[in-house]
This record gives sequence, C-alpha cells and structure tokens, in this order.
Amino acid sequence: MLYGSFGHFQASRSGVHKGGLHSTLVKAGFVATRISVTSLNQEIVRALAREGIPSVGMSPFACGWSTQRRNLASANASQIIESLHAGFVPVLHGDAVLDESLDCTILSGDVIIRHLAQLLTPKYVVFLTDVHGVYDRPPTDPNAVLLKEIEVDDNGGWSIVKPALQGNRKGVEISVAAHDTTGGMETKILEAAVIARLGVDVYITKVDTEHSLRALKGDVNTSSDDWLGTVIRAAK
Ligand SMILES: Nc1ncnc2c1ncn2[C@@H]1O[C@H](COP(=O)(O)OP(=O)(O)OP(=O)(O)O)[C@@H](O)[C@H]1O
Ligand SMILES: C=C(C)CCOP(=O)(O)O
Repeated sequence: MLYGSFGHFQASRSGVHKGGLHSTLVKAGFVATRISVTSLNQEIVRALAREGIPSVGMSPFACGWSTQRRNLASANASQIIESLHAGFVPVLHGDAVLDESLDCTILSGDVIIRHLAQLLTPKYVVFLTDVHGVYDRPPTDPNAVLLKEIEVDDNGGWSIVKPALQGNRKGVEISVAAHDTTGGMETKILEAAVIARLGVDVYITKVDTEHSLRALKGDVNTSSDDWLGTVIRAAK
C-alpha cells in the first residue's frame, strides 16, 4: 500500500494517533485525517475504474473496525470477502479509528494488509513504497545497501540472506519521518515478517517502476540481479 503522506500531517498535527477524542483539536484532526485518506481512496478507485478495473473503496472506520491500544480489536472482513466473490477489487486504506483504550488512534495500512493476509492467505503480498526496498540503513545515506532477501524464522527472528553483509553491517537501522503516525518502514517490516511466517512471500519495492510491475505479477527471482526490491520470506 502506498499512501505517501496522506492523512499523516492531519493526524500528527492534532495527535489523533495518541487518542483523546474529548479534545476539540483531536476531534477536528480525526475528521481532517479521514477527509484526506478517503479522498485519496476515491482517487485510486477512480483511476482503477478508468483502466476498467471494478474496484470498491472501503474505509476501516466505516466498516466498524476498531483497535485496542493500536492493535486490531474488531475487524470484520465479511464485506471485503463478499466483494471479492462478487468480482470487485476492494481498496482499503489506513484510517483514523476508535480505540478501546485511547478513544481513537491511527490504524496503518500495513496492519490492515497483515490482517487480510492472515484471513485470506494470498499467494504473495506486495508493499509499494517510495524507495527500492529495505536498506541496511536509511536510504538517504549514500552507503546504504539494499537488502534483497530477508528470512524470518518460526520465532519471528530474522536474518539477511542476500547480500552477505560483513561484521557490523548485519543489522537494519531505520529512521521514521517526524510527521509519520504509524511507524514508517519499521511497521512495514514487522508486519511483513508476520505475513512471511504464514508462508506468504512479501515483496517490498518502489512504486511506478518495472520492479513494481514484476512484483505485482509475482514475477520475482532473487537469484537474478535485475530485480530491485526486498523479498521477505519464511526460513526453510
Ligand atoms: N532502513 C530503511 N530502509 C528503507 N527505507 C527506510 C529505512 N529507514 C527509513 N526509511 C524510509 O522509509 C520510507 C518508507 O516508509 P513509509 O512508511 O513512509 O512507506 P510508504 O508505504 O511509502 O508510506 P505510507 O505507509 O505512509 O503509505 C522511505 O521514504 C525511507 O526513506
Ligand atoms: C490515516 C493515516 C495517517 C493512514 C496511515 O496509514 P499508513 O501510511 O498506511 O501507515
């Protein structure tokens, strides 16, 4: 899912992700956040319709989804599943939702896709973002190395399979933008690891590139060097 910064500025400015709906500022931020993300959702549905793809926009908040300390508490997917059976492509988005402890928070699209993967066990999952994949350090650093393959074990521990990194370069360092309310690339990797443990390969790659088209078709071969992206999969 790629929503860029849609919703994040509105949410972070008023602190919607931290809760506190009794405050007029948070309430207004909640509304502004939803206007932003639902507007983008409508644009995406319209763009897909122009290409002849019958998609339907679905908002987690409007579907009654809610959280408990930011973890999904109620997330009935029957409307999504029925829409798929009826031949529609459901398009969801990260949303401002009600939270049982905090009053309200921001539910990330990365958490939503993990929940749907747990329910539907797809062949693979693709995350499209604004960089080529997961790097060993923030890609703003010219020495950052793109990690092509990461394996996740049964305990959730993970190791970098490709490329082979030397000594003190074996970890991943992540930075998160100040306006980001859902944890940025860190959340993406954590949720991708949960999906990979289901036996579902996850591809993280850059939107609007040949690499994204190949990932969307499931045409990814990590042994060839011409695909740019990160594959996260379960250890064999
Ligand atoms: N180690 C890292 N590897 C890859 N990207 C990183 C790393 N550290 C920080 N980043 C930053 O993470 C950003 C992508 O994460 P982000 O959560 O913004 O993804 P998105 O899917 O594009 O946006 P959104 O989730 O808001 O729709 C990149 O712009 C990149 O600069
Ligand atoms: C409402 C917002 C800010 C959506 C956030 O969702 P994400 O960018 O997918 O983590």
